[in-house]
This record gives sequence, C-alpha cells and structure tokens, in this order.
Amino acid sequence: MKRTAFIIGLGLIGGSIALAIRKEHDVRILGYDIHEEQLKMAQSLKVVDEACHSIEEGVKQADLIVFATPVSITTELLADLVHFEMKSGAIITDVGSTKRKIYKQAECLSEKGITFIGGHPMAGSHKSGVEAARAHLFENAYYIITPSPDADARAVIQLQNWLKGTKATFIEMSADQHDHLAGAISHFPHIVAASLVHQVAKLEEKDPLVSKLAAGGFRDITRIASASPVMWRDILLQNKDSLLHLLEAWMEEMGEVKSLIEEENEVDIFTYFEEAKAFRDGLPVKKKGAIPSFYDLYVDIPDHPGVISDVTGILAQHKISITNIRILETREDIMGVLRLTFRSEDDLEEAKVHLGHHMYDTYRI
Ligand SMILES: NC(=O)C1=CN([C@@H]2O[C@H](COP(=O)(O)OP(=O)(O)OC[C@H]3O[C@@H](n4cnc5c(N)ncnc54)[C@H](O)[C@@H]3O)[C@@H](O)[C@H]2O)C=CC1
Ligand SMILES: O=C(O)C(=O)Cc1ccc(O)cc1
Repeated sequence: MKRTAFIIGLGLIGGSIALAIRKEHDVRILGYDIHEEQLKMAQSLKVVDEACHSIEEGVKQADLIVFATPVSITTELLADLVHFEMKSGAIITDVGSTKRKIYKQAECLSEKGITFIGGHPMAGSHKSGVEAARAHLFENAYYIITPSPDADARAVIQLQNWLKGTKATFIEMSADQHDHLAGAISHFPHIVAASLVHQVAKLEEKDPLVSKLAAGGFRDITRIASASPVMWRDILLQNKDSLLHLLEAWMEEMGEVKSLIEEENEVDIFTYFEEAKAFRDGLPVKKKGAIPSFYDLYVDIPDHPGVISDVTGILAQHKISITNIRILETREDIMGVLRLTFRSEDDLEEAKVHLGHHMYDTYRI
C-alpha cells in the first residue's frame, strides 16, 4: 500500500512541494483547496492524484499533511485538526513564511499526541497559483524547520526524508529566531519594495513620464512588490513585533542618511555605500541562503546583430535550459549585458564553460 501525502492549499508552494515529493517517492498525493478551480488545475497538471472535498477527508488518510495556505488560514485550520481522526504516526507540517503564531497554535496538537513540525522553504517567487509550481523551486535553498524542543527526532528525520526531493538544505531553529531573521531578510524588504512603488505611483500623478523611466535598478529592487497581497498582509500581521522593531531601526537610519545629505557629508555618504557594497558583495552566492534561489549569469555581449541567438544557440546545442533572459543594457557602440537565469547551479556552471569556449566573458553578481 502506497503512503499518502495530503496537501492543503494548492498554490505555488503547495504545488511545488507536491511535485518535489513525487519526484522521490512512490506516493499517492491528495489535495484540497478552497478554490475549486485551483483544485481542478492541480489535478489536470497531475500535481495531485485525487481531490478531497474537505480537509477532514484527506487528513484521515494521510501519512504526511502539509499546510500550504496563507499563514492566517493555516493558524485557523490547525485548530480544527484536534477534532479529526488521524492515522497513527502521521506528521503534520506547514510551509508558512512566519512561524511563531503557527507554532503557538500547534501546541494544542502536541497536547493530544499529534506530531506537528513547522517548516519554511526559503525560496519562491512573486508568482502565485499552481500553474507556477515547479519541483525544483527549492533546489539549493535553505529549508528552515522549527521543531519544538521535545519533538521526536525520528519524526524530524522522517519529515526531511519526505521532503528530500526539494533538494533543499535543512536547518533547524526556534520559531522566534526564524521570525526575527526572516523579518529582516524577507518580510521587511517587501515593505520597502512596496513603499518605493507607492512613492513612484504618487509622483506619476504629477509626471506620467516617471514610470516610463522606471527601468533597471527600480525594477530589480521592486520585483517582489508584485507578490500576492493576501499572503503579505498575513505575514505582516503575524510578524508584527519583529517588523515594528525593524521599522523603528530603519526610520532611525533614514534620519541619519537625511542628515548626511543635508550636511553634504561626502566622506560618510561614500562610507555608507562602500560598507553596504562590501556586505552585499560578500553574501554567499553558491550556497543559496535567504535570497531566493535564482541562478543568474551575466554575459558581456558586443552590440552586434545575431549575438543573442548565438548565445542561446550555444546553450541549446548543449541542452542547457534557461528560465529567463534579459538584456540589461544596449547602447550604440558599447558592450551590452545579458542576464541569463538557469534552473540550477549545475546548468549555470555548464553554461559558463561553454560560453567561455566561445570567448564570451561571464560573471556572477
Ligand atoms: N510565495 C512564496 O514565494 C513563498 C510562500 N511561502 C508560504 O507558502 C504559503 C502559500 O503561499 P503561495 O503558495 O505562494 O500562495 P498561493 O496563493 O499560490 O497559494 C495559496 C493557496 O491556498 C489556497 N487557500 C486559501 N485559503 C484556503 C483554505 N481556507 N483552505 C484551503 N486552501 C486555501 C488558495 O486558494 C491558494 O490556492 C504561504 O503561507 C506563504 O507564506 C513560503 C515560501 C515562499
Ligand atoms: O520572490 C522572491 O524573491 C521572494 O522573496 C520569495 C519568497 C517569498 C516568501 C518567502 O517566505 C520566501 C521567499
């Protein structure tokens, strides 16, 4: 008899987890989503084998239960689990971007002998929905798990075995530490990205040219502002304390930057950027961390007709897929830069070698 996994919430992350589980296990995957069309789509994309019409229906059959709903919903749904029949030895986990409130809510499960181990794959995208789900979404990313101090070590290992198809690196920490760190490197940057977009949107009311000019750096730093507002509303509400501290610290720092500009303090303004650059340049690239797992390779390209098809042709010849391609700069008479995004570190390294053989200069940032 095949083991059964049950995924609740068949969006980007629930779908990607289901695909990653199937890659490594001969398993029956059940799914439930409150939105009928997501459920149907998940079935037609073969992300799940069977659709359940209620959470209770899936829970009683499952060896692994994964909550992949927005964090406020996960918190609510966990409370219902105590009323449901469950297989002995079943493991329950979640993928939410916040952990403290979910961990607190799950205490009522451990009191009943039900195993809950919280989790958060630290990779994803600004896209939503099962159509965007990919088995390799979490490859090389960190996958944080937040077991309670008295969690059964065997259950923690079993969970990692269930999820080994993610090819992520598991790391354990407390829910408090998770929220503190994720607040700084993931949640707070979303507030900043959204605020930058608001600032430009206000300016556009006075000068519509501004959004036409908003290219390059502005687009890069605000990409995450295109993510799901429901998901991010919930994250902010669930990590309120960490985010309020971060906001205070940020406003204080902006006050200091303001003074440096008012005083035209050349030395300290230079140092501000120099120190930020040194820290940013020193962030791990190969070992993917909190920064999501994008494999970007930059290629210097001469301004010459046919150069892009030459680059893509070399990759196609060696059967290397690219997930994204973008020309960052082309002006007359100067070299342009092409940004190629790959699915994995191996693809990127291989591309580097083959492009190098054809005299292309490549680098990572
Ligand atoms: N998007 C990302 O990059 C990442 C998201 N996460 C976390 O993963 C979780 C899911 O996010 P995504 O997959 O991106 O969102 P999504 O919007 O793609 O999927 C969420 C799914 O949950 C379903 N849902 C909502 N309420 C429900 C309910 N009451 N019962 C059953 N299903 C319900 C929705 O219909 C939707 O299909 C969130 O907790 C998020 O914090 C974690 C890592 C990365
Ligand atoms: O789109 C991006 O780069 C992200 O920031 C993805 C992301 C979103 C939420 C998470 O909890 C983890 C990763």
